Amino acid sequence: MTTKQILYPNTKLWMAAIKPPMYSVAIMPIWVGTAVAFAETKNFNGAVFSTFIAAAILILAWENISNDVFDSETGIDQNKHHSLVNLTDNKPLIFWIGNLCLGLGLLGILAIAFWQQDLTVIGIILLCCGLGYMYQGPPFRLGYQGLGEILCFFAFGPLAVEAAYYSQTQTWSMTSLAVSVIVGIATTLILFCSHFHQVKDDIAAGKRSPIVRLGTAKGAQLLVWFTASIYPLTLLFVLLGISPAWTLLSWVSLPFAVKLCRHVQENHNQPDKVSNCKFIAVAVHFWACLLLGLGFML
Ligand SMILES: C/C(=C\COP(=O)(O)OP(=O)(O)O)CCC[C@H](C)CCC[C@H](C)CCCC(C)C
Ligand SMILES: O=C(O)C1=CC(=O)c2ccccc2C1=O
Repeated sequence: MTTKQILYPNTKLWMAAIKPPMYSVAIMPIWVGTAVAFAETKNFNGAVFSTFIAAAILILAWENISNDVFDSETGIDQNKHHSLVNLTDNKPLIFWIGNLCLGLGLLGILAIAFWQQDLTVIGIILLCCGLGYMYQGPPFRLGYQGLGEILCFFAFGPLAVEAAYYSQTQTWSMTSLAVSVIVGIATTLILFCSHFHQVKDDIAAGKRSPIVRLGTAKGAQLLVWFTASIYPLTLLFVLLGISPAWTLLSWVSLPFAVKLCRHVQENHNQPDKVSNCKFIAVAVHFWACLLLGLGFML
């Protein structure tokens, strides 16, 4: 065996464990909240924006790293070769790296609170972290009851977008609350998609994910409705005068949405084939949210 043959599968496993594309999920609510704030006030604080983005990435890193730690305790990740705990065989190290990310992320948010002399943003982000913990940590493990999608919607939608808006303006806005629903749905699609290929392992570990509860065929149908809901919602907000017409640019993500729905409809019960669907959902989320925010900036 050559060095390349030995290292390559390992590199692939590490990339799957770190999931770089997933971090756009942390960036988009901050981007959209900040874009709405700019559209309404014409003010932009670059230091607050960049600190918030870095902190959000670190907090999401904590969520993912601690997910591997907590899942190693329930046995659900037994066959997940790209679990950080399985890769390193060192649970305490992974646990403390996760906590370090959380600490650094919260420090960034604390800096924003200090600059603003206002605890609102740190309060909201602590609530998000609480939801993130309840998703996977003992004794709650609400994700195992199929409640993760609700937590995900509120954390990445209304809470994160409003926190970003507030970090720029120190006020609230109905517009940012309305568009946060779109960001929340787009993010929740990713979590929903992540369950299709894991039904067997989830059932074995007693995890009742929405796909375990509904079955893969019904899950695939529901996915179509949720994915499709983003586009009329964007149009509705434009027609109601809540969002500028440029936000319809987010419809450019439609080909990815069609690809996602077709792919899941055709392969919902074939774990090997459907396993990449969450990354198609990441593309839907990325383009829909990027262009939604841009629509407010133009
Ligand atoms: C870790 C998450 C999903 C992975 O779940 P699962 O166990 O099915 O994955 P594996 O199969 O890979 O093991 C995401 C969970 C999201 C959670 C419901 C809410 C997280 C809140 C964040 C901490 C909030 C961050 C907000 C930020 C923008 C400031
Ligand atoms: O690994 C995953 O499946 C996910 C990781 C993650 O950070 C995230 C964040 C928001 C929504 C979904 C997901 C995942 O599915």
